[in-house]
Amino acid sequence: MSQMRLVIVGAGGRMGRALIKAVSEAPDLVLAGAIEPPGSENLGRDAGELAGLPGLGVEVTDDALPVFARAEGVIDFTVPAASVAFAALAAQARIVHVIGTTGCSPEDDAKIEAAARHAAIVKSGNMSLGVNLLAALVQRTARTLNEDFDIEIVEMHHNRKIDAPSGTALLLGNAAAEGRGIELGTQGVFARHGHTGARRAGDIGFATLRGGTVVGEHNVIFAGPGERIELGHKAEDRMIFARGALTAARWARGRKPGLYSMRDVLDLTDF
Ligand SMILES: NC(=O)C1=CN([C@@H]2O[C@H](COP(=O)(O)OP(=O)(O)OC[C@H]3O[C@@H](n4cnc5c(N)ncnc54)[C@H](OP(=O)(O)O)[C@@H]3O)[C@@H](O)[C@H]2O)C=CC1
Ligand SMILES: O=C(O)C1=N[C@H](C(=O)O)C[C@H](O)C1
Repeated sequence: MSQMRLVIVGAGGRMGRALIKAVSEAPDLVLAGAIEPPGSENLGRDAGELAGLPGLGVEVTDDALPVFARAEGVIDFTVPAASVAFAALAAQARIVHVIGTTGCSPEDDAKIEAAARHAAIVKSGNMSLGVNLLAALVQRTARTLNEDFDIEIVEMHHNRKIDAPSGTALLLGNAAAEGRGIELGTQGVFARHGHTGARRAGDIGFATLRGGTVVGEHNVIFAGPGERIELGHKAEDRMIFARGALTAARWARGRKPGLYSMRDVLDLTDF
């Protein structure tokens, strides 16, 4: 099979640079374009040099559509408004779209779902094998433990992160809710302050920490009467997300249009 031609959008970001490196290390993939927003200081630079590598002969541009037209997939770790716009363009070009962007609103997700009628989209709040395995374990644990076990999710990230709770915390919260047969929308508690009253049985609580250069840490606590189970994950290097995103792109190549998750890619749905 020929090399898969991939475009990296948000090429100058923390994840964009990791993705350029990951593509350059993969013999079955080739960088077909690198996109940054209008006004970015990175426009016109070589994508390889942007990622601290030798030149790759790919110039960073803000003109996505002609680049998408010559590619088979786009990898997108940007911001919600950009991911919604790129989903429409990728659908128009009928190419694979891998979305790692977090903080999407229900309205953003509805637009991405509409785009998935025309192209294969893989979207996940975390592209790592470890977190997706953790989500399956959390779902299974929540299915076994009843409401005597309070579920709390604690996450910590670097001080540049702009959304909370993290996409991963929400992914894990949804896995716990699914295991327990409840809705996160009605039973998620995202902040506590002041005289909150006692904890409501069955709720799923979230706590968000921000500081330093932490890549990403998540802990799911099942606190029961006299015992506590903790399931967690520590990301040490952004390359785990980048390599996961490339695995998703390969998996989605030639697949029929639809909205897929990383648990589909990793075959972790039937746990
Ligand atoms: N699912 C997963 O496994 C992971 C998800 N993430 C998520 O990925 C996202 C990005 O994270 P991170 O790399 O740390 O963030 P950064 O802020 O470092 O990078 C975002 C990049 O997107 C660019 N961008 C913004 N708007 C556009 C646009 N319209 N067109 C092209 N590029 C655009 C930014 O450019 P500029 O700075 O010029 O605005 C920037 O280069 C976040 O939502 C984060 O939560 C992160 C890691 C793993
Ligand atoms: O912004 C980040 O850095 C990360 N974002 C994702 C999230 O919101 O969960 C994934 C990872 O934890 C890093």
